Amino acid sequence: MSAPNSSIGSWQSLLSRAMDWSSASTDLSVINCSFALAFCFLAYTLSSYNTNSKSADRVYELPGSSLIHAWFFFYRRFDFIQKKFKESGGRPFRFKVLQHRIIAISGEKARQAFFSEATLSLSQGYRILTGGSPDLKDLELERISGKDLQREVDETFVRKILSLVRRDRIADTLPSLLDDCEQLMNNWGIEGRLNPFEEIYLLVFQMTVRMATCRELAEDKKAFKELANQYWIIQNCSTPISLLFPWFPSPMKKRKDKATAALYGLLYSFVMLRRNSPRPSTDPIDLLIAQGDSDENIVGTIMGVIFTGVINTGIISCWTLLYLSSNEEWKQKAEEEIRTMLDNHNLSGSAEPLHRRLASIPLNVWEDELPSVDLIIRETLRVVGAASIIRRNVQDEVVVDGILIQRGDFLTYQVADAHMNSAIYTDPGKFDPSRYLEGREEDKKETFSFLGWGVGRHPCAGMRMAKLEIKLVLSLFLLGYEYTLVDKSGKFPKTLPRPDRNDDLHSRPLGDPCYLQYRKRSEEW
Ligand code: HEM
Repeated sequence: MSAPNSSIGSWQSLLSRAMDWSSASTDLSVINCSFALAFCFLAYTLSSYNTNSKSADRVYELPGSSLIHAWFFFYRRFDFIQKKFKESGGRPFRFKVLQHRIIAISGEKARQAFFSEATLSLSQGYRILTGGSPDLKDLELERISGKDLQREVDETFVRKILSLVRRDRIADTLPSLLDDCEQLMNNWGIEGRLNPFEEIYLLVFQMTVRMATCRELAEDKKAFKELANQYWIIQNCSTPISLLFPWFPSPMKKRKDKATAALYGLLYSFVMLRRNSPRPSTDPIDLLIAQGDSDENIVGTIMGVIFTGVINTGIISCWTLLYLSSNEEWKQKAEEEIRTMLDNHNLSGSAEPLHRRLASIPLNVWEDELPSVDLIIRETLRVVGAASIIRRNVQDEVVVDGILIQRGDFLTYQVADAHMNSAIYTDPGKFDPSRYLEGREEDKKETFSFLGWGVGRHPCAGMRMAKLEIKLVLSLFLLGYEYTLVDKSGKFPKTLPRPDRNDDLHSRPLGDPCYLQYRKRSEEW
């Protein structure tokens, strides 16, 4: 996801946190450690220059300090991986991030194995990106217990997510999602300028809270604001230092711990509220209570959905609007398609406001009758999604594309290797949804050429919910407003926005911020 500094990229860090929380191992515990220890650790890592450069296999060993590699891996991962592939002449390469060994791979065969191999763990992989610092001891524990504990945690978490985003649940919640968006959009007034990475995110945040918690929280403006505040503090405190040295008691780390505790406490209070309610509802918290989950696990699952959902769906919603703002042909197609859907299926009277008319359209119509919008979302995912996906070998040695991967090793695959590959996609940097149409079908050229929703063993569990949310935002915005892309001086920008591939969390545009200048349309049509 930051999946793709990109959506998959952001997704990585968020899902990982979700996994931690879902297994009730929140990062609330502050590890007490002295500066002396920090210096010892630093000295150790600085001294660990790679000594294994005479490897017999075809993997290039990166020369240099593991601390420097670690720094660039956390700080500018996209550039680091790209640059090192150039240095290795396109060969897979190996380096260390502190005590962990990471192997970067590329190409179709490697990609196929990476996404299909059962011994490569997704959640163990992502933990390294969020300061979870997985330890070989974790793997030993699993071996001793005789079963694959990590996979059990993963599967339980995915099952819980799937139970929350069931088709019937989404269909029932659809009108409330549109009401939520309408309320927030009313604050925009008749015309103005908005930063999509703030205002559109907020719409997605509100919808995600509705989909993952309960009516009381989704409709409590004060609690919602508090939730959003703490969430952003946690996100903004995830600096390379805090990820590299998660035990280091920096001010950022303390802020993050405080915000995590506050977020946890807030969600916990709503779990209690629902648990003590005499009348169970069909809201997600009640659903999890009915499944017999402990309070801690319920909070963990909710945090998982919020952290996984908001960033990725937010990023893709923003970029879809940005790309359409400079592509009149596809903007028109999307508008016409949504309007036709509205004309054909709107059950409520035409005097109703737009969001009510959209709310009366059945879920299957949203899913099946917007083919151009589907292509637009797919192309946005491809262009924005370029970050590195991580796995860890949690079982015995395994061979991936001819490379021996030891137990405990990490593997990384950069999504750009497929999404920005000119042998697969013509002019890959160009936003062009028609590349998927019959006759071209560029995404079918190689195995797993399109990775936007995950492939192989770990397809995205929240895709249905995410796609619908993006379509709701697009419909409300395209039909409700006229809009143009502007820079801070109010003019159409000289260069079109491009995602910052090293902004793992948000995929914001490179350079100056850009805005959407909007004017509300009359609802007469
Ligand atoms: C536009 C929004 C989203 C995008 C682009 C996206 C993308 C992805 C990708 C690329 C993967 C595979 C990652 C890998 O192979 O390492 C994935 C997996 C996953 N996603 Fe999403 N995702 C989105 C929204 C969501 C939402 C809203 C949820 C939760 C409700 C969610 C839950 C998950 C889970 C649980 C997995 C792991 C599945 C497994 O391990 O089997 N995603 N997603």
